Amino acid sequence: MTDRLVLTRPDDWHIHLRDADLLPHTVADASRVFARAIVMPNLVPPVRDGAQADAYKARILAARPAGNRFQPLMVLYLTDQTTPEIIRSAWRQGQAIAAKLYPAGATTNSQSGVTALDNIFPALEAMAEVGMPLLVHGEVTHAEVDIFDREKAFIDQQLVRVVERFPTLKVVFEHITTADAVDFVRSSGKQIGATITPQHLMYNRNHLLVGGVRPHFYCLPILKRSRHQQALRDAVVSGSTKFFLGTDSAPHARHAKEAACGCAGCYSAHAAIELYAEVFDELGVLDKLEAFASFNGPDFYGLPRNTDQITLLRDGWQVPDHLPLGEHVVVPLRAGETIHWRVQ
Ligand SMILES: NC(=O)N[C@@H](CC(=O)O)C(=O)O
Ligand SMILES: [Zn+2]
Ligand SMILES: [Zn+2]
Repeated sequence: MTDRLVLTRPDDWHIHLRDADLLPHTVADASRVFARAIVMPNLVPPVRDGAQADAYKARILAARPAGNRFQPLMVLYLTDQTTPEIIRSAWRQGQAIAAKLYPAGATTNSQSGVTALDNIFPALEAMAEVGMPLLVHGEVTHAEVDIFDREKAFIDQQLVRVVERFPTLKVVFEHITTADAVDFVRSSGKQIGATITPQHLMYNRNHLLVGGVRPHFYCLPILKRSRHQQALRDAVVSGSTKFFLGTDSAPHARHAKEAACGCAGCYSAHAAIELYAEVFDELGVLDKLEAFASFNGPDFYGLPRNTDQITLLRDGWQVPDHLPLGEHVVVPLRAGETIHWRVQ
């Protein structure tokens, strides 16, 4: 049994750091282990151009603990108004390394998102030209589509069209949750990758709903049935280089989650690599964690791999019931429970 695991330092290819007085908490947690993170742009108002990305990046850098060298990788939020020039200019100046498609109304702070795919075709064309990856929250928003079917419907109605129309565009299918998404990614060309969260590897919809509703397991895309959870676990076991670490750590204050209409998002940055280590350990593939966490992401984005290392030890520790979050608190994933791996 391996009790000590040395890994090339990992990165998080999908995180929400929020803003203002939340940054000291979220940035401290993310930068504890990760060298870099793809920072989601769904602020209010969203990060729509290079100048806004630069300003947000400066706020994140200012929130780093003293001496920490964490690098936020900035992302533009696509809207119906995103022009090719916004894309080209942000790319040229190194202000953003990707742009994110939020279908309007799909998730937290997606009100300003895209209302019809065709509206961003000029932007996508510019992205394909310069080589900027498209990141997608892959769920349709039509009221008549069941929430558990929204990811599959997105593949069939939207993603297939994007990939056909822009065959050279790099696409990251973010936080995939279904066997359908795994199949789509595996059967696509090498320009299509996907992030997988710890919660979608650890849980299925029974964890969310059996014996009482657990608001801290509510995220979007919603946890699916166990067959889909199993498909995600099989995907990481397969060792396919198309899948990589993206926590989707997305803090909401406790009162906003434990409410009559609770917000979507799980907070995992306090223990992200440790949670993945537990899952890979359980699956008997600890030897595949390094590629998933530290190689596949930078290779997909065309960025250098990190060169220093972290050490994980098989050693239990208890997650606090809650953590500070600005003026409020957040209930982290596995609150009050024991996690069996820790970072040395
Ligand atoms: N995943 C979530 O449930 N929530 C995210 C938004 C997102 O990634 O879709 C958030 O910003 O809170
Ligand atoms: Zn999302
Ligand atoms: Zn997210």
